[in-house]
Amino acid sequence: MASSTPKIYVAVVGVGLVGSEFINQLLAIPSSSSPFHLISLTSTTRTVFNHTHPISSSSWKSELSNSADRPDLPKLTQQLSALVSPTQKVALIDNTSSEDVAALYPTWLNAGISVITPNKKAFSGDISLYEAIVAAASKTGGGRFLNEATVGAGLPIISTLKDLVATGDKVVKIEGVFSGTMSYIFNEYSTGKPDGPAFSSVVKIAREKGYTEPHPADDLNGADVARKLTILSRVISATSPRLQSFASVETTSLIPPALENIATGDEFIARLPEFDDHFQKMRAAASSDGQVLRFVGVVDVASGQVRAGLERYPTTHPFATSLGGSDNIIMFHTERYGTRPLIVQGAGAGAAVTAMGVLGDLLKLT
Ligand SMILES: NC(=O)C1=CN([C@@H]2O[C@H](COP(=O)(O)OP(=O)(O)OC[C@H]3O[C@@H](n4cnc5c(N)ncnc54)[C@H](OP(=O)(O)O)[C@@H]3O)[C@@H](O)[C@H]2O)C=CC1
Ligand SMILES: N[C@@H](CC=O)C(=O)O
Ligand code: NA
Repeated sequence: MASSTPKIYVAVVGVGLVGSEFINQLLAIPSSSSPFHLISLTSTTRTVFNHTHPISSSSWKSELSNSADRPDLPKLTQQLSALVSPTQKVALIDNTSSEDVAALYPTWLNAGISVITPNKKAFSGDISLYEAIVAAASKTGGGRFLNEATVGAGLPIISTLKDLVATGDKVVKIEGVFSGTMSYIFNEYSTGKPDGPAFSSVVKIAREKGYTEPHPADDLNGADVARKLTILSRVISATSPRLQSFASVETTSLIPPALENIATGDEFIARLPEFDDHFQKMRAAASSDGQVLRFVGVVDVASGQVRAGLERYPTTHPFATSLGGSDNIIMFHTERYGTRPLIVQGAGAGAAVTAMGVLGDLLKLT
């Protein structure tokens, strides 16, 4: 980076698992060579803003927790907008899963502030918000919108699909394992044997490893995969009439009705053991047929079908033999990749690989 080029001002909203790891990865870049100044942090209870004395690696947590200032996103919007100029770039990193924060993206983008996020709500929600974001990000002087980490964490899923579409390839079908949580759960739980660890114990570990959504129900009810499929569908066809929102995805929930409206993730995990027998029966039935259970998603462009659900595969299938940990495996079937699909595989959840995807997007601004 030329020394005369001003450093990019970075503001972070959300300092949870991914947010904290992102900050640590950002601040691990030596300040002498870093193209970024971290000038603001916002949690649900505190905020700091200081563009003259950027936040440093050793102090960020105490600086935030010791701040007397309460979060005020409208004020932050004014502060960041005032810094934007033809020579000064500003980026806001949304590391929350908040719909309220996502609703502010068009405001920030129209002010010339770039928005980078792993938050899936905006690009999978109401088509009006999606279109407002696309319009704001495409106008002259608008900020850039980058969301690679919304699908497959740091895996190059969205960038690969964008390149396929932009170079004129025709997508026929996208299929695979899109949830790191569900991949881990079924890689561990359904191995082809008729028994093994209790379902609830595997879900608990997935949460402890940081794979799940803030509320694990959003993984187990298929909503997280449905959101990802909607995001990909909209890359293929910007305002697909078939996909007004992720709610139109055919989704099979794994959540027993009695657990559908549990308020907190802790309560949900505490009650899940009540249904271990239910899941044991599913595992044993698949095993007796020489099969394993895998939670998969499909975008079938020809039929317009988009669905997320639990499927059975032979123990010899790649989904049974080649996945481990929180692996995602995404298969792009296109005209150019017709006989043999383009496949992207790797960890699809976890703080480090997600934060990498967010920081990788931020580096695209340099
Ligand atoms: N974990 C993973 O592997 C992946 C996660 N993602 C996405 O990354 C995002 C963050 O996930 P993760 O870090 O795991 O979740 P966490 O729950 O650990 O972090 C979310 C943070 O956002 C904070 N927050 C919520 N609303 C606001 C707000 N209005 N202002 C400021 N802070 C707010 C929460 O604060 P509080 O705790 O006080 O509510 C929490 O600290 C989600 O959108 C998730 O879908 C994407 C890919 C992979
Ligand atoms: N909870 C999600 C996080 C990444 O998108 C998953 O398990 O894939
Ligand atoms: Na990705």
